[in-house]
Formats: sequence, C-alpha cells, structure tokens
Amino acid sequence: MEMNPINKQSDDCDPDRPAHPGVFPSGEAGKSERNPAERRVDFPVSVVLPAGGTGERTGLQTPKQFCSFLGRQLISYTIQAFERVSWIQTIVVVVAKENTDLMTDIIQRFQHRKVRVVPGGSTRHRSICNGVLALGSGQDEEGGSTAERPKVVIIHDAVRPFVEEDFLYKIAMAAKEQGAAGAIRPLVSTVIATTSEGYLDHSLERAKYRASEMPQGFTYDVIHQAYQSCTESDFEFGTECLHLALQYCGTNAKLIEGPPTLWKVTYKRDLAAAESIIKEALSRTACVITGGSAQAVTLAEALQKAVGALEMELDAIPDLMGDNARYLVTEWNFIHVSISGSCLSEVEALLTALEAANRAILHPLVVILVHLSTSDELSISGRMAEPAAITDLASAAKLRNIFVYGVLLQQSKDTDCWERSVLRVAEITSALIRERSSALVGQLLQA
Ligand SMILES: Nc1ccn([C@@H]2O[C@H](COP(=O)(O)OP(=O)(O)OP(=O)(O)O)[C@@H](O)[C@H]2O)c(=O)n1
Ligand SMILES: O=C(CO)[C@H](O)[C@H](O)COP(=O)(O)O
Repeated sequence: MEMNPINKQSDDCDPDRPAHPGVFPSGEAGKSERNPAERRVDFPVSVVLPAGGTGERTGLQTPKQFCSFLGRQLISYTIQAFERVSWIQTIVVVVAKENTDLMTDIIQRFQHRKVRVVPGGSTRHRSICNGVLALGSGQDEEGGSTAERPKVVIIHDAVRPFVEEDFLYKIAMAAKEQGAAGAIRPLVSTVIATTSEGYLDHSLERAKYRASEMPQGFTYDVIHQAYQSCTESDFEFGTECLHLALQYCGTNAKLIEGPPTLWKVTYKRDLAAAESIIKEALSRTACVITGGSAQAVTLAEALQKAVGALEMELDAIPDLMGDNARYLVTEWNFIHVSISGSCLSEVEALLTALEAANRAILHPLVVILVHLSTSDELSISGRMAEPAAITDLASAAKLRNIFVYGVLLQQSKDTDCWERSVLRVAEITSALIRERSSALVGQLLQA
C-alpha cells in the first residue's frame, strides 16, 4: 500500500526547504572524502528501509525505530540521511500495518520527500522482500506508474541512522559492478561454537572473519531473483541478504569496510548512544550576534577563546543582514548579546526570521540571550528586559520549536573575575545548546 506519492524533486532543488544536512553535517569522522560534485551516479538507485520490527531486545513497548530524540523519531533521522542524497530516487519504508498511520504522520510532520510506505512482514527478510517488490512494481494505488525500476537497490536497517553519502556511493557503485556489495566491520569479540550441552566446541580465528553490517546494495535483478528463489526457511530464519544473493544468484558480494557509526540500534543503551551522537552533531556551531556594540564584540571575542576548549565553532557577526543571512538557513545555534537596557525587539526579529527560514522543523533550535550588565544595576528586572517578558517570549517560541534561554553576566574590571565569568557563560551556553532541555526554556541563568 502506498501512503505517500513519490516526489521526484530532490530537496536540493526546493527553495522552500531549509538546508538540513543531516546529523553529520561535515562527516562524523572528519571531512567528506569526496566532493559531492565528483559523485556521479548515472543509474537509478532506490532504497529499502526495513522498519517493520518490534524491537524486542530493547525491552521497550515502542519499537526502537519510533523512539524519539529531540522530539523526532529515529526513523526520521535515517530517512533524512538518504533523502539528502541527490542521486537517490525513492525511499521505500517498510512498516508493520499497525504503524502505517504513525509513519504517515512522521512523513508529513518532518516534510520528508521521495518516501513510499509499504506493509511489513513477520520477519526482516519478508519485510525487505515486500520493499523490493514494491520498487519493482513502481505503481501507485490507482495503478499509475510512479518510478522507473532502479538499477541498484540499497537495503539499510531503519535503525542505523548515521550512514553517510560517501559510503552509500561506494556501496552503490560496487553493487552495480559486482551485483552485490555490503558493509563489514572488524569483529569485537571472538565467535565460538558451542556443543548442545553448553561446552566449547571450537572457536573461529577472529582475524579471518568480519561482522556483516548495513548498508548493502544489489542490482535490482539480483535481489529480486534471490527473493523469488529463496525458501520459507530462509524467509523465517535468515539474517543475511548477501547470503541469498550468493546462494540463489551465484553473486559474490564485494565487501567494503565501513565506519563504526554504521552500528545498529539493538539494545536500550544504543538508544542513549544514538541520542548522544545526535546532540553532539547539532551542537558544533553557534553564531554570536553582537548588534555591533564594542562591549558585545569584546564579549564575543572572549567567548570565542573560551569555547575553543569546548570544541565548538563560534562565529561573531553584528546582525543577520546581507551575506550574514546565510546563518539563518544552515545548522547554527544563536547567542544574542544585549547590553544594559536593551529591549527584546531584536530578539523577536531574530525569532521571526528563524521561523520564516523553516529552521525548527527537524529539531528544536536554540537561541540564548546573553545579557551583559555593565553597571551596578540592583534588581534582575533592572538588569535586562523584564524576566516575565522573556518567559512569555520563550513560551511562544517554544510552540514553534525554538528554545530560548537567558544568561545574565556582570561586567567586571577585575580580569580574573571577568575571565571566570566568560568561561562560565561559555560552559552554560554550550550545555544549553547540547542538551536542548525543554524544562529550562525561558529560565534566566546567572553566570
Ligand atoms: N519483521 C521485521 C523485523 C525486523 N525488521 C527491521 O529490520 C531491522 C533490523 O532488525 P532488528 O534489529 O532485529 O529489529 P527488530 O526485529 O525490531 O529487533 P528485535 O530482534 O530486538 O525484536 C529493523 O529496522 C527492523 O525494524 C522488519 O522490517 N521487519
Ligand atoms: O547486519 C545485518 C546483516 O545483514 C543485519 O542488520 C542483521 O542481520 C539484522 O539481524 P538481527 O535482526 O538479528 O539483528
């Protein structure tokens, strides 16, 4: 059953869609190896994401692919990783029938493109087979043609959200050449065979073996033939698509060592690890808006030195006019510096601009108001715009998925004291950006 029409337009071409580079904006393990312009894929490639499991090993009620991180389900992060690849045509997501409505909601809410939803099967192989067959039919519910049959099909578990374009490219090219290709990783433990009584039978020589991971790629003909030929026992107990290609098509897959981030969310602790990676990726950059005042610029420079140790890239700009408007459309968090007596209108303008740029669709966006108090002002209300006004502003922004926090900083003539305060601001702002806590929205913290 097709739930969502294919949108052939790449999001790269859509002016209404914000630039969302995925959770690894510049490559998890450093910069991308290959310039995207050099990645020419001149054959149709589509993807099957099996997401029809129950996630029994997590021990949770919710299947792991529907567990949320920063308000967004894991499956959406995985879809995003494929959606941003311009040479991928169609993403077939295979889900259990009872989760079809939930999946459709996720697609709509996070504005996913190129996605079709197909019903799952009772085992992973059955689910993948359904996805492959749906790609072959290329028909919508009225029987109209929706896409050309792909030359290469990439299969990737929906619960491995951190796959990058460079690696997908390698798999797609090798699959086209060899008929099948798959990711491997070194084994972390030795594999042993046990006797039926629970004793050691023999152990395998670890250096000779590899763990099979995902993604895997196949020519459509190979994977289609493999599923046409395989037995009920394969469907019921099999765990390896590459094996089906070998057994039923005589295709020896090309094996390519992948990065450690290809790991599969399997246990509850993997969900915590995934959340940590997502948060880390979203908190690498922040932009300090100084308004051009000399004191704010000095503070921004001091913060730039302080955050060096916190591994955050910090740019300082006077405002978001002209060329600086580019900060609105890419993955930046914002620190807005105001000096004694400033009002909130500039912050309101920033929030309006961020909303107009559609920046908070995929995850909460962080805006931190740092108020630099230069005189011996007495009360909090005298130090910055009324706290109640900030709370109201933050509550309204929260509804739009923008998290606003406040930090109060007292200027000091004592150099040591000033440096300590600036370091505290750097630590507080980087913690707020990383954690994106909804409980702290609207709070004024004292540096
Ligand atoms: N009938 C099934 C079973 C699994 N999968 C998918 O296959 C991927 C990898 O499988 P696995 O990690 O084993 O997921 P679950 O089967 O959900 O987990 P568990 O074995 O712990 O129940 C997951 O994205 C899962 O949703 C599927 O599409 N259909
Ligand atoms: O890495 C893989 C090899 O194709 C699969 O993801 C793995 O086999 C899934 O198996 P399981 O459902 O047992 O975790």
